[in-house]
Amino acid sequence: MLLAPSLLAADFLHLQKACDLLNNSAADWFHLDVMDGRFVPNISYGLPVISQLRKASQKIFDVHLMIEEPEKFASAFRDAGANNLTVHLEACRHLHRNVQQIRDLGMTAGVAINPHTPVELLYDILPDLHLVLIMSVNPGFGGQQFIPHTYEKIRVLKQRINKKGLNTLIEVDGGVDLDNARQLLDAGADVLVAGTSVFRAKDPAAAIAAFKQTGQK
Ligand SMILES: O=C(CO)[C@H](O)[C@H](O)COP(=O)(O)O
Ligand SMILES: [Fe+2]
Repeated sequence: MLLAPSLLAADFLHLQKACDLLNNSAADWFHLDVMDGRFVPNISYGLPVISQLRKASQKIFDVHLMIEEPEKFASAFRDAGANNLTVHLEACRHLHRNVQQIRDLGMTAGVAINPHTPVELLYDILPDLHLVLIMSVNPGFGGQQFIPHTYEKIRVLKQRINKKGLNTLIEVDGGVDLDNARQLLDAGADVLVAGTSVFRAKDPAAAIAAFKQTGQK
């Protein structure tokens, strides 16, 4: 199991501290949420912040673009330090072209789907993807409640990935915590994104350790 803490829930006044926490922990990836106020009704942070974070960590930067027309910014996010770039199916008119662009730029590609989007829409593009990000809340905000239908989506997608002999990862994002982590992994999730349940925990380092331990059971 891979753990990708989301910096959306970190203290933005002390991002160096958040980087130190993740660097000195068993967290696998930095999950970085970029919002444009158009695709989602919120604006988070963008290129200059990610460039600065890049100087503070060697870990994989998993950038979740919640933006319209992501093709306009793919190379800029690569230059800022993204290793994996995930775009939303609902924000792409030519998804295959956008995924090819990301891979041609030397990054791995992910596609995210909103809670209402069926996983079947991804079947034809799975071989090109490093990961599928299944949103388990409506994108735009941290700290929302997990949507239980996600389990079924993970199970169906996992079956398809296995049937085709692919190694595409399934990442789950939104409302993930220590109470649902085990069930998500049992359903077939490979990567758990955790914002609130890591950075707003009483002891974030202990929360990361507990997630990783849950992944070993
Ligand atoms: O993509 C996101 C929101 O759109 C975030 O990654 C997600 O919400 C993580 O935060 P939390 O764990 O607090 O739900
Ligand atoms: Fe995210």
